[in-house]
Amino acid sequence: MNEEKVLSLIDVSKSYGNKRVLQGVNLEVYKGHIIGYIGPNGAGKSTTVKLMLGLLNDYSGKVEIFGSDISNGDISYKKRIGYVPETAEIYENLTACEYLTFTGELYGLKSDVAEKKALDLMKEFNLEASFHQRLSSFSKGMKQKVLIISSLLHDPDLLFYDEPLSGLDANSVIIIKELLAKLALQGKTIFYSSHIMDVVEKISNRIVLLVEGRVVADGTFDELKTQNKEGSLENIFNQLTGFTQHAEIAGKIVDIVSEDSTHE
Ligand SMILES: Nc1ncnc2c1ncn2[C@@H]1O[C@H](COP(=O)(O)OP(=O)(O)OP(=O)(O)O)[C@@H](O)[C@H]1O
Repeated sequence: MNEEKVLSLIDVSKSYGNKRVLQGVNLEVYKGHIIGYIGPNGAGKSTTVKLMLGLLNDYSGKVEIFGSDISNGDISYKKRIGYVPETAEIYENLTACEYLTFTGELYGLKSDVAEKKALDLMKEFNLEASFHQRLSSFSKGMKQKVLIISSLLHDPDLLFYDEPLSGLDANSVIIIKELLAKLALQGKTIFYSSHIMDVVEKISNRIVLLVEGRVVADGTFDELKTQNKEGSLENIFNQLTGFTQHAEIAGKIVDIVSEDSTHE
């Protein structure tokens, strides 16, 4: 294959205490691809992302990004990465302008360049009027847009998006989907982790399903569909995770909620 490998995980395992949360993960991701990284709660998706970002040490196996082992002490690869975390610690006391200029500078942009780019991007997200307001006054969706802007300011080559659509309205979701497709066409690589199956199904060139720290499926949506004889990614997910008790569990929850519900 002539495609340029942007990241690879080779037999990567990670434990927290006695608990092995990644169990020999192998993965190769190529330039310009959008990888949908899915799996049940607790499967190890965020752990994989944090590990690739160099936020977690103490793993076994090898992680290579842009052709270099990330454990070699050279952290310059981080300047080429944009990250939207699942849950972000955002500096609420800063204004959007201050926050974005600060993060842009951390990625090596000049202050005035970062500020101008931030304002231009805020305008496109219809947030111009809030540019000088504190983030503490922002709604959840507005904060999410700021996080997305901060992941893009330095024009990174590789994006790690962990549930990036959280809190976004339907119009903004469409913008982000289009944006990701355009960035991929430009040669950016996107590692996209989410529980919103219909979005993953539509935007990903390849889908990787992680269950209990192991890759149990890896292929295009069409390949997964052929292999599993299921219609939607949601159905494939249900089948491959072996989960069929939806109605039974929902029924039990209703029973528990209505138990002893006589009010004083
Ligand atoms: N700092 C930590 N200390 C101990 N255990 C952890 C820690 N972080 C994660 N875990 C455990 O590792 C496992 C994988 O967690 P992770 O956050 O990677 O899952 P996930 O696939 O991203 O889940 P979700 O879909 O719920 O976000 C879980 O069992 C979790 O309890």
